[in-house]
Amino acid sequence: MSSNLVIAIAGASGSGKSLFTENLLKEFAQEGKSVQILREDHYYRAQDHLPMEEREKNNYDHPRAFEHELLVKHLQGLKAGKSIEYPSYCYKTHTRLKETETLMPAPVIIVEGIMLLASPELQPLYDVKIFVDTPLDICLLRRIKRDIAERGRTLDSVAKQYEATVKPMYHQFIAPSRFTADVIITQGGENRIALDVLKSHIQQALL
Ligand SMILES: Nc1ncnc2c1ncn2[C@@H]1O[C@H](COP(=O)(O)OP(=O)(O)O)[C@@H](O)[C@H]1O
Ligand SMILES: Nc1ccn([C@@H]2O[C@H](COP(=O)(O)O)[C@@H](O)[C@H]2O)c(=O)n1
Repeated sequence: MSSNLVIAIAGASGSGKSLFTENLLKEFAQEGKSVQILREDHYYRAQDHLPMEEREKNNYDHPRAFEHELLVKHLQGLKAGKSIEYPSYCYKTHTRLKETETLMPAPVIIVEGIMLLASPELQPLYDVKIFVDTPLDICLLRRIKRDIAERGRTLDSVAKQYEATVKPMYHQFIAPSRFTADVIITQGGENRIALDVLKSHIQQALL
């Protein structure tokens, strides 16, 4: 089977991209439609060669932090009907895990991540470009809670990283990429109308 619709969902860290993606997936699952999800975070570069102190200081909010070459290859492969070996990533050790997961092509591919609209090499692969637009103070509050609960961080480390890289890189790369989007989603992952509009667009496109 060859895939025929690639949807990119971008936005700040903590904007609700993952939640929006999960909710969209649920809509399709209810109708028995097959969707494949790729997360840009899984394409963060492996850093096994670096000591932990170096990894902790890295700028993870720059497009070069990602192995976009591999993501391009994977999207092209899925679009051509081929399976891919999807990498896994660990935020606690800041590097790739050994395991990969075999992902099969599907009629709809959703790819989700902070730099997806800021990276020109990826743009030609998308059919629909979405930007989840959430005020930065809300994103930060969500990130603090999530990173402490799930990503092995402390309040101090989240605050330092936010000042040093997350916020400045948001203004340099992510905010300007908003203007390349086809659709801007406000109110994050639970925006019912946005979910319905998108679902209907995708259904039409797949007829
Ligand atoms: N509308 C919302 N209301 C409350 N919490 C939310 C909302 N959207 C996202 N969250 C929570 O905020 C955190 C970050 O959201 P997430 O979807 O992971 O953001 P992103 O993928 O953009 O970084 C998660 O813990 C998520 O459950
Ligand atoms: N080792 C890492 C890798 C990434 N990050 C942060 O993750 C953010 C992107 O993921 P979201 O799910 O929040 O969109 C990004 O802002 C990086 O700063 C990290 O802290 N450590």
